[in-house]
Amino acid sequence: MNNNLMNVGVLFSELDIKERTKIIAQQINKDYGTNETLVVLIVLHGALIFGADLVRNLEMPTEIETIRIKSYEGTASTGKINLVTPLPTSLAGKHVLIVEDIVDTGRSIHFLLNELAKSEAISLKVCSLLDKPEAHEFPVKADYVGFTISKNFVIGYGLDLNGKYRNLPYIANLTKA
Ligand SMILES: O=P(O)(O)OC[C@H]1O[C@H](OP(=O)(O)OP(=O)(O)O)[C@H](O)[C@@H]1O
Ligand code: HPA
Repeated sequence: MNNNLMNVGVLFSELDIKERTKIIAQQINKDYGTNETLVVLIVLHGALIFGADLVRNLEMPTEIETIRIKSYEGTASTGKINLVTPLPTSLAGKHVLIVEDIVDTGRSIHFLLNELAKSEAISLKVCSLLDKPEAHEFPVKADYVGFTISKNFVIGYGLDLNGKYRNLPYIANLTKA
């Protein structure tokens, strides 16, 4: 393990993630078909890597948008969403798929769904690589989920601890040393 990390245990390998991403993309391809354009809204920074891999498995015409929100310090949500970049303004009349790395308390996705409800998108769905149903504090449900996991804090494949470890190609549980 690099970067002076405490104890970690690999939860999903690079291959696990690759295979699961293909399966989610196949479902999305089936649901949307190949005719209509899909706007893939990647929530930065966490979903950068998953979003990039997911879109390369999509078969319909896609447009990529990004948004940057931030609410975590260390392993806990501050309870406040910091909207770092403005909401995309050109979603009216389009199918929009929000791509997240993780739904934990659900605060971030709840916030985004509320904000984007005003966007006049034809449809608004959520795809999250990870979901922690036992940690939800908001009434949210992703339409596409890669893996359902426990409440443990995880890192890697875009997921960070104070900005670090996003580059790990796998997802690992973080446990105190
Ligand atoms: O369901 P929640 O409890 O809101 O947690 C999920 C959010 O937390 C992380 O974002 P973070 O604020 O850490 O910013 P980051 O994407 O830059 O890591 C993650 O990328 C999700 O957006
Ligand atoms: O478990 C997590 N890991 C990394 N970032 C996160 N943001 C919410 N939950 C997590």
